[in-house]
Amino acid sequence: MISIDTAIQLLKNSVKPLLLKTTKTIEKAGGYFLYEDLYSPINMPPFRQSAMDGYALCLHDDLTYNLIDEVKAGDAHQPILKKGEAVRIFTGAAVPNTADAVMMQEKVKVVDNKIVIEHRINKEHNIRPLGEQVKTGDLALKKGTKLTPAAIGYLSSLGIKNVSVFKKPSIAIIATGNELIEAVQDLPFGKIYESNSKMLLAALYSLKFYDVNIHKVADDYEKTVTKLNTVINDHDLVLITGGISVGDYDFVGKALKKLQVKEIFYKVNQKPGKPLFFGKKEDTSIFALPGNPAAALTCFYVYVFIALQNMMNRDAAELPRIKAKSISDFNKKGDRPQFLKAVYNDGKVEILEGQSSAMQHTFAVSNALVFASEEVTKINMNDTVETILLPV
Ligand SMILES: Nc1nc2c(c(=O)[nH]1)N[C@H]1C(S)=C(S)[C@@H](COP(=O)(O)OP(=O)(O)OC[C@H]3O[C@@H](n4cnc5c(N)ncnc54)[C@H](O)[C@@H]3O)O[C@H]1N2
Ligand code: MOO
Repeated sequence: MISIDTAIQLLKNSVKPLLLKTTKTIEKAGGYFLYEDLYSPINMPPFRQSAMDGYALCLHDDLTYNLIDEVKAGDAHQPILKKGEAVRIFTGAAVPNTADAVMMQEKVKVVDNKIVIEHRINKEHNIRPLGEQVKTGDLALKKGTKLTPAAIGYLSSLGIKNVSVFKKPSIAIIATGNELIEAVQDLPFGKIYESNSKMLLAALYSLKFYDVNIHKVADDYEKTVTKLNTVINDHDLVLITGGISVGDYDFVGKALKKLQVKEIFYKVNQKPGKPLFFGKKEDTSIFALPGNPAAALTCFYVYVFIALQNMMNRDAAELPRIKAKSISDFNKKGDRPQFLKAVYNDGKVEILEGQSSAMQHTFAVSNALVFASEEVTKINMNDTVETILLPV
């Protein structure tokens, strides 16, 4: 059995960036990373733009100006101003070439067709210069930039409709187990509703990985081999749940061996998630997550998250870990390092009751995992604890 740190290091060393290109429409490009440098096709702003509702002035020494015209946002109209003349103007409108500055209307008195400004202003005051944000042909965003909502807005403002981005991995989830049925049926004795695939799908979607297929397979060696073989060949990342422990009907390990999946590690000294397996077949990364739901999800956040980030060529791969003050007492059972379901708020963290790896309710109300290392036997109220913030 290896340590958590060794497992994470092995994982980081074995999952390589996909570095494949795909094209997305700007509406669907959120969460992707730019595949190449992107240059601006236009100046932004594309014309000298008023930053205020007010008056564009052709400056002179006096505070009084003759009002000669009006320019609204969207107008192509460019009145010609002489010294001492002003035009009414609005935020976002094109400032006439012959205007030097814009005075906001709160600082202007209008008297008939004249205006009096409160004080003198400098040239270009309240005018956004042509190409202030970016100029035609200049670098708009560089390769690798994450397309956040702000980046999508920025690129859209430049008229960019399609972008080349790094392809995200195609992912398969395989739920194994004879006991699993769909919720469309009444629950026969001995069966349970299958939930891990939906849980992992939700976790992937929340991280903006949408290319996901779900498969189910019974506890049967031949069927497991056949299913894993096709799924591994067709995907970049495979997440299997269940069937990886030592029971007579746990066939995942045997099937992976038969398919010559290279074991990178199996069994990690941790709770939950001890029987975690990670392996590779050519470029495909394969996790066999323990079937217990809380173990599967903990392993997703601690390990699969890193693999996903590596595939997307991100370096700062792990979830944020912070120090927080415990507001609960907790007696740790056993000597395995433990990830404890917890609620974090404003520097304080509450470790919840019900830490068994089958306890889904506890996880359902958690937003953090407290890490208790091997040496810790008890966490007391007010102790400082290492807390992993979950992306929920
Ligand atoms: N003799 C031993 N038994 C077990 C050990 C051990 O070291 N020696 N380890 C235990 C630990 S720790 C874990 S974790 C589990 C992992 O077992 P598997 O990965 O083989 O998972 P299963 O046995 O198939 O399932 C475990 C549990 O989870 C439920 N499950 C499975 N899949 C789903 C699903 N898709 N949706 C909802 N629930 C699911 C399943 O019904 C079981 O209750 O092994 C221990 N045993
Ligand atoms: O590793 Mo298991 O997840 O403790 O139940």
